[in-house]
Amino acid sequence: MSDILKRICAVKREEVAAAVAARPLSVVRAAAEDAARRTPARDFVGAIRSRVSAGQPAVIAEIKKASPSKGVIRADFHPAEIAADYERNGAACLSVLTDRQFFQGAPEYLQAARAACALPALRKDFLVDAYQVYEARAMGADAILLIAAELDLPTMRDFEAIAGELGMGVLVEVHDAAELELALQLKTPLLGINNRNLRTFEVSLQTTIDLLPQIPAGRIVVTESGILGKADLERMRGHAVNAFLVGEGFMRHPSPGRALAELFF
Ligand SMILES: O=C(O)c1ccccc1NCC(=O)[C@H](O)[C@H](O)COP(=O)(O)O
Repeated sequence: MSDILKRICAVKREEVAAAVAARPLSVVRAAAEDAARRTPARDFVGAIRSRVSAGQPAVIAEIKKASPSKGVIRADFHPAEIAADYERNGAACLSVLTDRQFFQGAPEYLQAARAACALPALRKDFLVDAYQVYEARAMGADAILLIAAELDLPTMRDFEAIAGELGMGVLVEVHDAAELELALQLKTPLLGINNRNLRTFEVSLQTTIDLLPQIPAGRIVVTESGILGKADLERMRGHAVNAFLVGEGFMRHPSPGRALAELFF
């Protein structure tokens, strides 16, 4: 199986089967509902919307140690310190990789990062089963990612409904017009356009620009991947895109937060 996205999702199905055997759905669901009562989710959508409405950049700052396309990006990796650094330097939200096998992430990294700041945190992972939506809230996530390349519409609607019941936001991610058509049938205003083709790793910012004319008013476009320098930023702003998800460009810098401030403020 050469397609990396398919490989990741196949592993996710195995992980879910093992997780269900160790901790049944009823238990993880109760844990998620308990978390929703005791420590309600922070407002992920609101944090982005308020900045965009005020004409400010909304930056979802990613905490990512490694990736399939780049290998290890940051060996000296301390999620709590990085989260606090991002917050001090103006991030709107966090995106934290929780996948172990392909990104060297962990649920514990999300918990540590969220505990170190007041920012809402997205569970950045590959959701293929409702179990993982409950798991996300149980581990403390404030929002989930839905990747339209791998999910059909009824499944995305189901996951979005569960996220809503648990108070979490949803970022739906697309890479082409067919995926966009599906994503626009969800309720979430947050529409991520991934400039990286998750099957080939090719990155082109033109992906965002090409899809913009098909996006109705009222949606907030988040351009994702491959934002590395001022020229990238200006290109997006030239098309009125002012919400960004950035990982590598920050994580390679000694201070990821300073990298954020230097790029955006
Ligand atoms: O980053 C990868 O290599 C990758 C491979 C397969 C599936 C997903 C992948 N990345 C997830 C992301 O889209 C990025 O982590 C995110 O958009 C930030 O991108 P960047 O700023 O380029 O690190």
